[in-house]
Amino acid sequence: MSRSLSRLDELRSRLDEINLQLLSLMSKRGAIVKEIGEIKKKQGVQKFDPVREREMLEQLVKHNTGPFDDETIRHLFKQIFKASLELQQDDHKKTLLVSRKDHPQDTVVMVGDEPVGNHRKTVVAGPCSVESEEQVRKVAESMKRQGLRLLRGGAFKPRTSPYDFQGLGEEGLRILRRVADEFDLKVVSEIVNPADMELAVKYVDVIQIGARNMQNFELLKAAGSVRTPVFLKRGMSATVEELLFAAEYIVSRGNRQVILCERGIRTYEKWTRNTLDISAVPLLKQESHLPVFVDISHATGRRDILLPVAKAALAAGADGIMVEVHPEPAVALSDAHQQIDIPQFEKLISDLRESGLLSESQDPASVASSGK
Ligand SMILES: C=C(O[C@@H]1C=C(C(=O)O)C=C[C@H]1O)C(=O)O
Repeated sequence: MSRSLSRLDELRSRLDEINLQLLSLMSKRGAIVKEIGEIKKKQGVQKFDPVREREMLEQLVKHNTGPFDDETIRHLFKQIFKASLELQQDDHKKTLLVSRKDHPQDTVVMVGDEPVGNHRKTVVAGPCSVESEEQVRKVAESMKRQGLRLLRGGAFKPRTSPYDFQGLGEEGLRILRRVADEFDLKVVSEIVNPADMELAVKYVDVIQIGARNMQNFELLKAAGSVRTPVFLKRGMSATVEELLFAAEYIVSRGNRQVILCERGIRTYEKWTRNTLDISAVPLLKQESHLPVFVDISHATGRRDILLPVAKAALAAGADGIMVEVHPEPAVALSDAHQQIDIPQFEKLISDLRESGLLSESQDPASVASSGK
């Protein structure tokens, strides 16, 4: 008994030694692979070399005397090659301008005199589409009463069907601007065409890039070339990393004023329009210094769960929420099912304020005049 125990100990200590030798050999191998990577970088050749990998595997199998079978040897060495290749790739995260690594403090995006970000909790609200001045004014009046300042409205609508309402275009932007100026609000509106960027910045305070355009790289570049803040929504099938790369397109062109927005992703679930990826919020906050919002209307596509979803978003660390509000949702020209009316909107905001997740007012003037 004790003899076999000591034999076991002896064998295990030999394995410990071999592990260390393997580790040391792996480290030596890794250092060589990295040097090869540098040479390839200078020569501008591809890092992955499948022919070389196949030749090495053939050589190894030829020398294999067991006890591992050839397949196992192939598998183990393929893992080593894969890990080696990763050593040759650049660590993009480290160098991304949107990353927190070199920029630990939160970016505060200035929308005119309105700061967004750094956990201030901002609400962006307004109709899905601009339909008339009267419609926008009703929402704006309510926002003013509640001390909310960022008015949204779609003028250019990227609709799934070409037969659906496509928006009022420039006239929609004009309406938004007039109403916003009347109530001292800021305009957030989607732009879909890179050629419209110059026109847009005459009317809007924040350029929205919608989910369907998150990887429209020409649009991202155009948004990067202006100095108006950008509200960038996550594509419905985009990963968190792809959203950050999309933001990098804008920031790397010199426009550092970017707000990220999680708006739900496409899954098999049918009871919501999209599935809110709540973990994207803390992930984005962790990875990036940019403000992070949640569009609770698109994430759910329904009114009855907006409050708990908004609470979840704010509790998870979102810097704000976006919500679609229409004076008469039933007759809305787009997204009739998900927009809330003005009493529902005011109830949502007051419930959020009561919960302590949303601060009282974004508008110093409204706090002073309300006297409450
Ligand atoms: C190290 C190289 O780069 C990569 C890594 C390999 C490895 O780990 O052995 C082999 C081929 C390439 O995919 C190389 O080309 O030699």
